[in-house]
Amino acid sequence: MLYVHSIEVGAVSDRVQRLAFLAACSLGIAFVSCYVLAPLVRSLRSPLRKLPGPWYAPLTTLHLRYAFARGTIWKLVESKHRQYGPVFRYGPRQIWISDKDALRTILQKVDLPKIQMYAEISRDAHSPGLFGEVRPDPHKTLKRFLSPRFTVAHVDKQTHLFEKCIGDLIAKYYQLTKAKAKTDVVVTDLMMDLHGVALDIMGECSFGRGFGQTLPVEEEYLGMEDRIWLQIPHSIFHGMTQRYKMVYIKRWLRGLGIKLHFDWPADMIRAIDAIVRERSDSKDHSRTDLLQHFLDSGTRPDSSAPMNTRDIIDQVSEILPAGSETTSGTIACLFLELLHNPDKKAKLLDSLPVLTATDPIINSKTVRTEPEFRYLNACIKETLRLHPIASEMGRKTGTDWYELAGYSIPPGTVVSASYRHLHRNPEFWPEPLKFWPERWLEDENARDGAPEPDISAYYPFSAGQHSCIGINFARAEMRMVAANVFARFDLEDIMNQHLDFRQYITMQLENGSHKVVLKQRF
Ligand code: HEM
Repeated sequence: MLYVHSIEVGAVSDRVQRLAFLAACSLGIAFVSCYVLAPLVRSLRSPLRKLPGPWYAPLTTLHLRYAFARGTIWKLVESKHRQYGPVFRYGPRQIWISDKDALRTILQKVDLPKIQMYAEISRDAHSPGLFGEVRPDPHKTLKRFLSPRFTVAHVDKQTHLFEKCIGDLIAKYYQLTKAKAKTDVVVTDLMMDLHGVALDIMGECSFGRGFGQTLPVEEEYLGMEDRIWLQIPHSIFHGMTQRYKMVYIKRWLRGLGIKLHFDWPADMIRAIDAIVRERSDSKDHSRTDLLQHFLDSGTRPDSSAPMNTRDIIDQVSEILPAGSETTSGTIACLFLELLHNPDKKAKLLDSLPVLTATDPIINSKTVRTEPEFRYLNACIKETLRLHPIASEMGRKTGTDWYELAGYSIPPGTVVSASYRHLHRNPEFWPEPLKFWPERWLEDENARDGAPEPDISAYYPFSAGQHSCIGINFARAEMRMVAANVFARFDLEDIMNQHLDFRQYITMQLENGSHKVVLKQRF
């Protein structure tokens, strides 16, 4: 009897095992069908199949993730544009476009929304800064609130803050060169210097206090508060990098209902909170920096609640890199082009006044309006053409279909606008790889045979609703830094440096370093 029972139990457990095996197989098949086969079939049958592109584009995004993570996406995109032309497919739902009319449609006519990736770099997707805000209405509200602080007139009012920081850079270069004989070689890391001055300018214009990056004070004279303050740029960049690296993991976990929380370092929140309280208690409302603007009238764009310290940090933390990586990177490219084109550098130096270290700093209005700075302005415009710091930017088609460059683009497509490739298209820019500032001179006699620029094929600051809010600020800073350095110093390149670019959000020199030889002109 006992024996019969154990046979029955064995048969039942076999059946249970078989059923469990069948259930697991069915679940596996369902999973593969839902998450692998169905998207694959959809991707292969998508109207995007009509676009040129490599064979693996409909199958995977792994190559894109790898290139984004390594900062080499711009190289791949450039080579694929060369191979396939102005429009190509490079992922199941990812396309790149550099066609002039299509870009105007994407950016200005229909103004496609930003991709979700922008929001992912924010500390909290519900409290992003202007750059990371992808929700159309809060974005509009925030832009309307911030725009008055970025007009030409307002930036002109702030140039005394720029002057202070650029004065520090000139003082540093004077210290380095003053005791040296003409034959001595003085070397400085130009990229680090430009980054430092751009951060100090952002500190002054955001909080009314620079970050001490250009002329650091001796460690022994620094109190704890000062040390934390000097670390703020690092803390912000570190936080952003962490979030950028975690984008895919963060989204995957969110799909499983797990939300990763990021916060700013507690020291940094305390340091900024101290300044916020000091300002709130002060009766002086005459300051022109962003902090004062946030305190006077800042409200959260989604709820209209007054901004608290964390909200203010969230806002500034996106404007800080947007306003420092971009300008320092572009000025670095300007110097690089001039050092690699000695005839253009000589022409520029000839056009500028020669000043001593103690002469007043040339301000942005002077460079903008005085004829002797025309060639410098042309050099800056040409640099922005050859090296648009945002080489490409992601938009998405949302729920609608669009006709772009002769193709029907379905809803849910990620459309990357390839500014850099458009800026290097010989159809609009003859001899596109030549650094040719004369293109931008209005006087035909001074243009020296250079063709007129086609500004409808020029988007260094993008266009439309999401175009750069800092355009006037950026121009003022680039003009002032370049004019004041070149009016006092000559720079020469050092051979055999490895100079390559990597692109995470903006294009940057790969090692964050470019060493040059510095010589006084006075
Ligand atoms: C040479 C310097 C600069 C260049 C080439 C540049 C370029 C750009 C571009 C191309 C965009 C559009 C991004 C997109 O299409 O998604 C952008 C957006 C933005 N830029 Fe700049 N930028 C520069 C300097 C600045 C400065 C100095 C600031 C602030 C002080 C700034 C703040 C911003 C912000 C907040 C956005 C987001 C705007 C929005 O979404 O409405 N930028 N910039």
